[in-house]
Amino acid sequence: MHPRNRYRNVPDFIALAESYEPLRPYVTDSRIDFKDAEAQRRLTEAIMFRDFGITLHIPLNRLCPPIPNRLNYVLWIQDIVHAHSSVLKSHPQAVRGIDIGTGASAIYPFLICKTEPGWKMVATEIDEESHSFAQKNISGNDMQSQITLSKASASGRILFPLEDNVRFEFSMCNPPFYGSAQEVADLAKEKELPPNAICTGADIEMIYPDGGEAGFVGRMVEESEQFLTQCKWYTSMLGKMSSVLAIIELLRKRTITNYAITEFVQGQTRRWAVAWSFSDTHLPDSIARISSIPPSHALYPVLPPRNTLTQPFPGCMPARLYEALAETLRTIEADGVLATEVAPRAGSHHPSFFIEAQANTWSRSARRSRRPRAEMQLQPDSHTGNTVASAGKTNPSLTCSARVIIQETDAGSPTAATSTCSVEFQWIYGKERALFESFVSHVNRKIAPKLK
Ligand SMILES: C[S@@+](CC[C@H](N)C(=O)[O-])C[C@H]1O[C@@H](n2cnc3c(N)ncnc32)[C@H](O)[C@@H]1O
Repeated sequence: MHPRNRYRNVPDFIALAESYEPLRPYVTDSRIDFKDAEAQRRLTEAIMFRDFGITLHIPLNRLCPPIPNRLNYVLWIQDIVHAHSSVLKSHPQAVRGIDIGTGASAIYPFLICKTEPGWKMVATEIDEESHSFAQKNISGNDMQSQITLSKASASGRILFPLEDNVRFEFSMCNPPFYGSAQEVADLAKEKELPPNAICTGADIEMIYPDGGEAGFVGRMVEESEQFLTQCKWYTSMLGKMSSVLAIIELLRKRTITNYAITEFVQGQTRRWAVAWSFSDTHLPDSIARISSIPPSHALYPVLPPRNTLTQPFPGCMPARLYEALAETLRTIEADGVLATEVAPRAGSHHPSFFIEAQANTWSRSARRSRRPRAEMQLQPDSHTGNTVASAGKTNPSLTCSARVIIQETDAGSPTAATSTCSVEFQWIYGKERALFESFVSHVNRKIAPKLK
């Protein structure tokens, strides 16, 4: 479960029923019968009412969204949008997102808009009945100023809200899972169905005949190539690991290399989400890669390349490493790289550095052909809002951050846990991975002698 998910522990159903009277008949001995479709609905409604101030009506013949599971995806979207806010001076404002196939409950737009009051959502839905319920739920809660509902059509694009030429920070989707009714029946036999899917989901919610969820998301990948950076991060939830593999294969085939994979584990249920972008903004590994899987795992080979590079300096004290890093960056600064200190992040004692470079000025060949520093000017960067050393262009070629971190390492015995100081570099922006990697190895090479 996402570390910020407030439903990590099973809720106290009695307390919940006290704040939402319609749940009371379904709580027996502090428990709820999750096989009872009515009980599920009252539970979801109770959580939305008590914790988000939303009065929801979920029809019996449509999916009932379990809130802890839906919240996992919402929290990951927040992570993506806020990924670099601790070091960037400019923060995304008036964030707009799209929810594809919002369902009768419009659950994602509600969770997003209640946890991020400044954000706006466009929700789409193809099914008449779900659309009508979603509209009633949105207007019944007076959320029309934050959530706009649009009717999708089978002949139109899935990502049709992008046709309006409006920029979006993200799109999200919980697609129809299966390719056919036969697949639903087969997987039910193998007990691989996500809980509750078979009992209340209508065919339109569960089945996409053109290849199930992998087909649906594959179509979004193809459509996204027409809209490119008009949406910064395209994302989707996936219910089957084979679909994750298929989508990553498709992204790679289409040379979409900026992508992310995450995993949501909720009791017995395991789900995944993928994100891809045509922008040059890069996500930290903590958001873009599943950290808990070993190299033998089927998804390990398809995880995106690392955007967070960590260089350990064993035996070094944090203050000393920080001084060595600061001194190294000051020296490189003389070469036209701008490093600014930013306040320490939560849990960290030393400031981070926000680094911008217009070009590679640190490699040996660059030094030989270096232009006089007078040619470099400081300009505000249109992408980050920060100031950048520039030779006439606006966007830096490389934006990254660096900070000293302390990692706990377990040397094998429970009593022998030690800590190692490392420098962590985070690639934030840039087209060329090689430029980031070259900068990181240059800084690491310069730090080492300073520690002797
Ligand atoms: C698995 S349900 C997800 C519902 C809701 N978002 C949730 O997470 O509970 C998939 C939804 O996508 C809708 N849908 C299917 N094809 C669609 C399309 N082309 N455009 C928009 N919605 C679509 C279905 O009607 C259904 O409501």
